[in-house]
Order: sequence, then structure tokens, then C-alpha cells
Amino acid sequence: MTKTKIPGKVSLAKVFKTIIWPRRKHVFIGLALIVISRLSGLVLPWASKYLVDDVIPSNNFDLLKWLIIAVSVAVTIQAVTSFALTQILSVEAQNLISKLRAQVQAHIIRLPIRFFDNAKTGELVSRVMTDVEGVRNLVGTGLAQMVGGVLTSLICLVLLVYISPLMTLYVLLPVSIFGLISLKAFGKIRPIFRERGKLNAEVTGRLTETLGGIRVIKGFNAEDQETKTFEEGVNRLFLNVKSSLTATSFVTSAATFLLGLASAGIMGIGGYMIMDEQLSFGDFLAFTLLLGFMIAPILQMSNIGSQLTEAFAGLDRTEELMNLPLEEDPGKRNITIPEIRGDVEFTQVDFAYEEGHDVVKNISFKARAGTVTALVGSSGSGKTTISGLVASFLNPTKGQITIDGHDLSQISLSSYRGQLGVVLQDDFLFEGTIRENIMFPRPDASEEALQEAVKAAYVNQFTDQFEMGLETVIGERGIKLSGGQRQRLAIARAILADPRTLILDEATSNLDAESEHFIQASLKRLMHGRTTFVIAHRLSTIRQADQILVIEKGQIVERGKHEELISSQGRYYDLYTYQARI
Ligand SMILES: Nc1ncnc2c1ncn2[C@@H]1O[C@H](COP(=O)(O)OP(=O)(O)OP(=O)(O)O)[C@@H](O)[C@H]1O
Repeated sequence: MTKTKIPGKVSLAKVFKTIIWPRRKHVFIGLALIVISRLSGLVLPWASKYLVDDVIPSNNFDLLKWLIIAVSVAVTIQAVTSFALTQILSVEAQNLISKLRAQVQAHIIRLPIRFFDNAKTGELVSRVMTDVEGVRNLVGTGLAQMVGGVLTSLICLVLLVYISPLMTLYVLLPVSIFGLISLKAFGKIRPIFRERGKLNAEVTGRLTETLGGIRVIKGFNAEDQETKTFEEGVNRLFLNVKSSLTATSFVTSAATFLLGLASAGIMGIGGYMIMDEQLSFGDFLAFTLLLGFMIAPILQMSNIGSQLTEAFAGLDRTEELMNLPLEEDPGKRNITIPEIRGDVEFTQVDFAYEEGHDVVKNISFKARAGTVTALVGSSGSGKTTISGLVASFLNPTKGQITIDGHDLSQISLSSYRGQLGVVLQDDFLFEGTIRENIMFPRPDASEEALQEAVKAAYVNQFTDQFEMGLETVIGERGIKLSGGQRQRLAIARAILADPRTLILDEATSNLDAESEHFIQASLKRLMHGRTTFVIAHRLSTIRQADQILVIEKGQIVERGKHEELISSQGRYYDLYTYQARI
């Protein structure tokens, strides 16, 4: 095989150790079956020799009967073994694909938020679903066919030599040339396959975004633009496939030509030898048939070779992802907090998305357990970044954040986030029922708890009017609900999750007075008794806050309660008066 020679992240040894060896039972059974299958396949050509040389000339009906029985048994064995082979190997390969997909998904979902800032969703989807598919060629019938093919070729070779060493020698020359050509060709194809995986992911990624943003695209009449971008993407994909097709078709044509040449030669040499009585008719017939059996797997090799190349290219890309370090590092995050009170403290915290460009600087404040801290300030001042630091989505580049006195960077994320709740502006709702969306952080919550949350967030105010009530399906991202309804649903979800610490990014949408009233009331209920950080846009929320932090250019420029800040007539007063962001 050519694969070991090509520089790549996944070596043949590693694939053998991690993918093939753990499935050795399946692979060995598969190989045994393929050997049996191929050996029984040889009975037919070998029987022809006896038919022509022994049965026909001497009218040997008894031998004819045995020959037919032998061929029928062999054909039956062949059929049964190839069926069993597919069952065992293909099923195991699909099983492996499912496991790998689950592993890759589990890894990706545990990568830090920063990874997702720089990745396209659709591209990641393609990496989970498509990149691992190639392994079916490693565990599935691809590898078995290849090994079986090599074996059949070798056995045929021995039989060919036995029949006529001279003709065999003549055949081996073009076959060796073909072998060299295909080795070279597959060396060229692997990088093309790697590139194809990348292109495929890019094109799928863009398409997913386009479909997700269909309203904006239609709103700006940008359909043509999007179609053009997509066409460019699929065209690049086409060019990639085309270049690999050129290499594979070259291999196939080379095979046809060289092997055709061999057959013509055999005709000549064989014909001459029969006339010269060095070779019997039966031998000639068996030689030609066996030659076919020897060559067929070699031809198949070009196909299997590209399948295996594809498998390796996909595994390379998967390996790249699996090597990315996870967000949760048990070596570093070794404090488990079973139950938090919710005292949060920032001490001289800096954070930069890009090295050297601090987005928040020297942030110090205390948020006592159960209090509400409102973050206000103009757009881009760093409010979301600070709340991301509280959620540990981001880690300070300098300074320290503590929860109940423990350094947040050392607390195990699962123990912390299990007690954290987030309600974001563009909240995550998925295709499913209202009930499923509310229960998703706590799928085992009781019906009473659910009903309580539904009431506390005034969700029943609108679900009662739906024919299906809580069982109403809301469409992808909650598209079938109004903005206010979506907010209430997200609040009900957080109430049901009952977190100790809460991050709330208030939606800015202007709602009618009644909706506004329900949302204010449900927010009040949600924030009660929890350490809350709220990026606040509602005056009512800000008035309730125990402390307001006014953020400008990543720094706290003012702090205090609403009345205090109004009376000091500083930045907050300006914001409040001009209603710039409040
Ligand atoms: N993922 C990111 N990568 C690089 N820079 C970012 C990223 N997210 C935010 N920034 C930058 O950090 C700064 C602060 O952004 P942040 O989102 O915290 O502001 P904000 O106060 O929440 O703004 P808004 O009220 O408009 O949501 C901005 O200048 C923004 O461009």
C-alpha cells in the first residue's frame, strides 16, 4: 500500500492499533471468509481444465458428474461467504462510524467557546458526519477485498507458474509496470482527498449559514449573490474531484492497456505452444481463466486504493480536531464545588481576545450571593465580555475571579456550570415542543416543577391559547413564536433549572405594554435569590439592581445604585438622560 509513504498525521501503524486491532475478531473472521470465498471461486476455472483435457476426450461421465457437484458446492460456498462477509464487516464498519461520530461530537462540544468563535457551524457538522465515514473502507469490505484480492492473485500466480512458467513471466512484466504506476498515482491522490474534505466542509458550512439567514438574504435581495458564492464553492469541489478522477482514470486505463497487451501476448505464445504440443487445450483454458482471476483484484485495487486513501484523509482531519485541548482540564480545574452560595469577586481582571488588545481592563468588584449586578454602558464597551468571564466562557488574561472564595480557573467546569443559568438575547431554542424547550436543562424535572416555571414566566398566558398548549412545536430557533414569547420561554427554562448564579442578557426588542409587564414580572421572579449579572436595557431591571456597573472602553467608570448614580450626574446620568443604551 502507498499510504505509509505519504506524510500525514495518521500513520498506518496508528490506524492498525486504534481501528483495526480492536476489531481483530471481525477482521480475522472477515479475512477467513474472504479466503474461503476466493478459494471456492478458483474451483470453476480449475474444473474447466479437467473438462477439456479429461472429461470430453474420454467421455468420462462419472468425472463430469463430480466436476459439476464440485463447482456447484464451490459456488454455494462463495455465495454464502460473501453474504456473511458483508454482514459481519459492513455492519461493524457502520457501528464504528457511529462511535467515531459520537466521539468527535463529544469532543467538539467540549471545546472552549473561543474555538466556536472561529469555526463555521456547517463546517463542523460536516466534520462530524462526513470525515469519519471513510473508515468503513478500512474495517468494511474495502480492506478485506484488498487482502483477499492479493491472496487470490498470489494463489493464481502459483497455479499460472505451474501451468506455464514462460507465459507467466510474460504476464508479470506489464502487471509490475501497472503496480508501479498505481503506487505513484495514489501518492498524488491523498492530498487531493484531504483538500476535498476541507472544501466540502466549507461549502456545507456556507450553505447552512445561507439557509439559517434566509430572512436577511431575502430582505436584502441577496439571493443572486449567495447563489454565486455557492456556485464558486461547488465549482472548486468539482475541480478537486476532477483532478482525482484524472489520476484514477489514468490508473484504470493503464491497467486496461497493459493487461490487454498481456492477453494478446498470451494468445500468441499459448497458440504457438498448443500447436507445438507443449500445452494442452485445458491448460490454455485454465491459464486464461486464472489470469482473469489474478488480474481482476489488481484492477479493483485502483478503486479500493482510492477508498483507503479517502479513509486516511478523513482520519487525518478528524485527528486534527481530536487533538485540540478540551475546555475542562481536570489537571488544572481540580476544585469541585457541590453547592455554591454565589459570592462572586473580580480582582484586577484583564481580558484580551487578541494578544495585546485588552477588551476589559482592571475590573474589580464584588457581587454578594443573591444580589443583582447590572452592567450598563455603550455598545462594544465590554459588557458581554464581562458576563462571559463570569460564565467562564472566557478566562482572564490577568487577575482573578473567585466564586465563594475559590479561584474560578481552578473550579471544575461541570460542577460550576451545573449551578449556572444563562438567558441570552438570542436564546437557544430548537425545533421541538415548548415543553421540550423548557425542560432541556432538566429533562427529569417533575410536572409540578414544570407547571410552576411555566406560570412564573407567564408562558401559560400564551400557551393556553394554543390548541396544543405546551406540546406546540415551535419550529427551528423558535421561529413560530413572537420575540416576547421566546423571551418568556427562555425565562421559564431558567426558572426551572434553578441556578445559583444567573447571567441575563436582556433583549432590547420593544414589546407592547402587556408583554413588557409579563416579562418584567417573570424576570423579577427569576432573579430573586440568585447572584445575577444582567446586561440591562430595562429601567425597571436597573432600578432593582443592588449595584450598577457602568462600563466604558472595558473599564468600570462608575458604580452604585440608580438613585446615587443619577444624583452624581456622571456617565450613567448621561446614558440615562439620552437613553443611549438603557
Ligand atoms: N469573539 C470576539 N473576538 C474578538 N473580539 C471580540 C469578540 N467579541 C467581542 N469582541 C470585541 O470586544 C469588545 C467588547 O465587546 P462586547 O461584546 O463585550 O461589548 P458589549 O458591551 O457587550 O456590546 P453590546 O452592548 O453591543 O453587545 C468589542 O470591541 C468587540 O469588537
